[in-house]
Amino acid sequence: MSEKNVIEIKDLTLQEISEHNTKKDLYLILNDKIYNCTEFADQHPGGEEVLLDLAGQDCTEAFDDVGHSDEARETLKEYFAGNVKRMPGDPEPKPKASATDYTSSSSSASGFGVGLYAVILIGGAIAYGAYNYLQAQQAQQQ
Ligand code: HEM
Repeated sequence: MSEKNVIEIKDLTLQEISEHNTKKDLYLILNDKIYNCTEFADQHPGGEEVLLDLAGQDCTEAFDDVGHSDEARETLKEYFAGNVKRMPGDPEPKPKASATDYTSSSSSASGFGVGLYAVILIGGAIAYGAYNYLQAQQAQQQ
């Protein structure tokens, strides 16, 4: 009776997870990990409806958008049920809200990096052309 519900840890594909989408069998994906929230749903302070809406799906964005507390993140650990088995052709995992910031800043940084390379390459090509041109002019003068 007092024993805690033991969750079986098992890696599943997105397809398999999507089948756990009912009140009696409710899996959620967060940061590429599977959480069995069947027992937790009716204790969720945000209500079970929101969890049911996202049952069997990736709720990383929704979870981050709410700005859940560290305590909520701790709670998650209790319901860990495995990792997502990525199959070829599966959509990319949703980025964490905090990671998104890095991605957007690093992508703009990498954009700048590409631009910088282009400037160096074009600049080099112009300098090379000018050098050849001057060489040819000098050869003509001699
Ligand atoms: C297994 C995953 C989840 C866990 C463990 C969890 C846990 C919690 C906890 C502990 C709170 C209380 C406030 C806090 O400590 O941050 C909370 C609030 C809330 N949660 Fe979740 N949550 C989960 C998933 C979700 C998802 C997917 C949504 C979808 C939108 C959601 C929406 C909310 C909302 C709206 C509140 C605010 C309730 C209020 O302040 O009235 N939660 N959740």
